[in-house]
Amino acid sequence: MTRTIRIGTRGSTLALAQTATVAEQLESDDVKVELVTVETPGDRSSAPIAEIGIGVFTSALRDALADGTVDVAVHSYKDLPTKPDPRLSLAAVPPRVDPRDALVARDGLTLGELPPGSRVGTGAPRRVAQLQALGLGLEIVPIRGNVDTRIRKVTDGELDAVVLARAGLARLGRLGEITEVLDPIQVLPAPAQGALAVECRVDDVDTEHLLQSVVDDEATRVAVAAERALLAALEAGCNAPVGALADVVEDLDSDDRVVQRLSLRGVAAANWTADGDLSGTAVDLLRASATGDLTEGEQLGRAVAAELLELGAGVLSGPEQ
Ligand SMILES: NCc1[nH]cc(CCC(=O)O)c1CC(=O)O
Repeated sequence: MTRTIRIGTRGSTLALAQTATVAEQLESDDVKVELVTVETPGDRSSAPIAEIGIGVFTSALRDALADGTVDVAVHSYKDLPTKPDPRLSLAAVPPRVDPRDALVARDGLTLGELPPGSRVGTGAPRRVAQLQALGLGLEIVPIRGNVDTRIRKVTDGELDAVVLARAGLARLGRLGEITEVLDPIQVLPAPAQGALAVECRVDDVDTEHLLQSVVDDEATRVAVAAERALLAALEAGCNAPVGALADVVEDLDSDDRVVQRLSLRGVAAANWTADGDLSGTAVDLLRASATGDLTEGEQLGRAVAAELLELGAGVLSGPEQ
């Protein structure tokens, strides 16, 4: 018997490309897939994210899922609020793509090659904080809009460079426009960057099982759980100046056997103000890291967050909390 699953997605080119990868995984002789586009306030408004609030890209989609308009919702995981939605189950996290940030600069330049005073566009406090902290004398210009709009500001000469998620460019087939992939030692990505979150209704066990068995990727789920636990423990949202990256690494146990472990690095700006404005201020970055058992991603996230809090990352509750 064939069943049809309606997948809800935002209508941006990026969201449609992301949702297509999940649709491909789901489709089979028994499962047909129908895409349903849901418009969100984040798509309609071009105001800064800090003003339109948390969940701007995700809550309309979640409502459409909860009320039965669609059966599955696909989100950019990093855009999801850390607070779980009791109506929904986060049934699957598909394999992640490269989570690093990328620079698209004029004339093929890298960050280090941009002269002081260069205008670099980004609206994310996490990127602003880490770019300022490099001490390159860059002028950070707040921008928003889709990938196309942002890159065009460089092509048009309005900006010298923009910083974007490499994942977004990869999904749009635009990797060729990257002039430097930023090393996580300099710029840590947002928690869960490059990962998708696939949700269904909490009582829809058939769909939940299907998503778990054909879409979910264990390694990604574990890494992202650690990064998101760090973010949640700092009581910070997707718009906070917090970066985190978990990697599966090889280590030796006490008998010198190779074992896989989870390594987590975190960064937070110490002096973030409630209005989220970091531009023009000297930024003090706090860093912490730890390695833990593969099965204990969430504990690892909380432990690294606790270290960041001890270092002074205690003022992170922003406007969206
Ligand atoms: N907040 C916007 C957003 N949400 C997800 C992505 C890209 C895909 C991803 O990081 O998973 C982007 C664009 C960007 O940060 O450049």
